[in-house]
Amino acid sequence: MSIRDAVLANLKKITDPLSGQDIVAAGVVRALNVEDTTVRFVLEIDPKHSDLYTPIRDVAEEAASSVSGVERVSAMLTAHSDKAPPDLKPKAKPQPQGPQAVPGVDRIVAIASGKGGVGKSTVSANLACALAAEGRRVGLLDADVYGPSQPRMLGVSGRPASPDGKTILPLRNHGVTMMSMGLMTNEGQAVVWRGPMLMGALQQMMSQVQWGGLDVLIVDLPPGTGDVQLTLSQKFQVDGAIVVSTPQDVALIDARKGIDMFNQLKTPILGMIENMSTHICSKCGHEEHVFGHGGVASEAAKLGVPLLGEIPLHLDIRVAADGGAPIVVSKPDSAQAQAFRKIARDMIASGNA
Ligand SMILES: Nc1ncnc2c1ncn2[C@@H]1O[C@H](COP(=O)(O)OP(=O)(O)OP(=O)(O)O)[C@@H](O)[C@H]1O
Repeated sequence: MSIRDAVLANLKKITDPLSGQDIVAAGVVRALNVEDTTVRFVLEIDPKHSDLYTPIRDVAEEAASSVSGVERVSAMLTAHSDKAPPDLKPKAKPQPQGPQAVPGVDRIVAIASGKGGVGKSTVSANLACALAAEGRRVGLLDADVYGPSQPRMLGVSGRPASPDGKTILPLRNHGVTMMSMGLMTNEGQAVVWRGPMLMGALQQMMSQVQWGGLDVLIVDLPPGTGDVQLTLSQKFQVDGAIVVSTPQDVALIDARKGIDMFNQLKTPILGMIENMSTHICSKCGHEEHVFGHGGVASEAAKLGVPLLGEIPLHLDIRVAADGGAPIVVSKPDSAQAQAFRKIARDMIASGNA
């Protein structure tokens, strides 16, 4: 038997005056240490009962000394503390709470509108293609789960692949890397997206899609001021938002709400775009102000945000969008395409794309 075991066996013969158990089982004997012929241990006790334990310590010292081979014994009474011992386990790193950057993506620009149907997706698709035509590395995330339109506008079909079940391979056309949240559901399946699902899906799109190196990721938001807008701005570093509106009062009222939301979220507003500004007859070129004209310019001035451009209402823009090659791609020299290309060039010049 080792000296240590022999000492322990002897200590077990001593009764703890408080619990009635032996002092080893009661947890009074601590830090038993044997070094050559020297034995050290501690009797950890409640300081209130130190009188009771002083004789116990003497008895314990005796008991240890009686083991053959032991020459010196040191037994100390120490007070135990009621405090829990410090937790020395390494703690999990705190999760970053603030907005995060997406690896490889230099900038995120959100395209928003207060009202539906004002041409936000058309503007997003054309801006993305125009930026690609200027040589920028562009991604386009269609975050409009209720009415995803980018696959059709960019002329891509098929479903995104996920070779490893973790990352998602985006689709690509006209120089634009594209992913649509609508492609995560089965085609033709109506989905009721609840807030948490939306947030999860958006985070998945941002972090699991292999965007590759991008100068700018354009996010085509759903209309309004809902969960997707909030999640995007709160979880990711959005460098700027562009609010698209038609010149009509109703659209402008909603656009104002959108700008208000971005201000509250501290997302910089790059400016407003007036879409369907002037109707240009595709036959005779006659100009008509179907929804009024200049409403967005005056609203932008009122709100103190720049007017980035005015896009005419033109049949070619709709036909091109429906045909899978936005006007910037299908008729790059047209006045309509040039209106988009100017906005794109200005964004690059100001460092926003
Ligand atoms: N400047 C334009 N000239 C002609 N047609 C346009 C123009 N802008 C958009 N459209 C057409 O208007 C329709 C609605 O546009 P779009 O889908 O881009 O709007 P949206 O604001 O994204 O709508 P939603 O709220 O449904 O997402 C489309 O058919 C599109 O082709």
